[in-house]
Amino acid sequence: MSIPIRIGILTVSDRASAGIYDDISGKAIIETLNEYLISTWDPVYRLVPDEPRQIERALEQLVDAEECCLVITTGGTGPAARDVTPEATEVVCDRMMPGFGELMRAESLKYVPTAILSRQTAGLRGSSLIINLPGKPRAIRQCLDAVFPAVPYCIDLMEGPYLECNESVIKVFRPA
Ligand SMILES: Nc1ncnc2c1ncn2[C@@H]1O[C@H](COP(=O)(O)OP(=O)(O)OP(=O)(O)O)[C@@H](O)[C@H]1O
Ligand SMILES: Nc1nc2c(c(=O)[nH]1)N[C@H]1C(S)=C(S)[C@@H](COP(=O)(O)O)O[C@H]1N2
Repeated sequence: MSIPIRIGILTVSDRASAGIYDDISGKAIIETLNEYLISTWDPVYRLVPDEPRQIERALEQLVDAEECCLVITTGGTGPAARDVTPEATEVVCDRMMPGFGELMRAESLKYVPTAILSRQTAGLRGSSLIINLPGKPRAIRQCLDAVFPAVPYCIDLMEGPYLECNESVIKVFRPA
């Protein structure tokens, strides 16, 4: 029997979690993954304020209890005092994957000179991959288009579920 594909979406935003604005960025992650993935998958959604313990707890639950092979966060990666998503990610991860942040910042620079203000990173907790995206709705697609080609193979290497993607939308790479 194939492993079910569960993907966590964690929005970190004081205002979206207080209902001051709609969480457009979390929805954009789900829409983007729906476009990328041919495989059937279940989104597991969480919305928390920029509070370190709440971010850590949500990440732990998404990986350990909800068994998500991939968790994508949005928000809280900048230099403002309450931006602590990368730190919370490091706390819950066993090993970091610095290439993701490097590539997303480099690609984002093609769109905005403020791309370097994001401290976004990625890491591994058990056999799950956690990736940080900035909070701005338009950053979601810009960043995911850059790094997603390497995500299915990363999950293969951790013996997670096989992510089949729509080649006309995103060209994933699995070395022979
Ligand atoms: N989840 C979201 N949905 C819609 N718009 C968002 C979201 N997160 C951020 N934004 C928009 O992007 C801007 C910058 O995002 P950033 O994450 O820096 O927000 P912020 O100033 O930390 O505030 P907050 O934590 O309350 O979202 C916000 O002012 C808002 O307009
Ligand atoms: N692709 C992309 N990356 C981006 C941006 C963007 O609009 N598009 N905004 C930048 C800005 S203005 C900030 S402050 C940082 C951090 O955003 P965050 O605190 O919402 O995570 O992400 C940066 N990275």
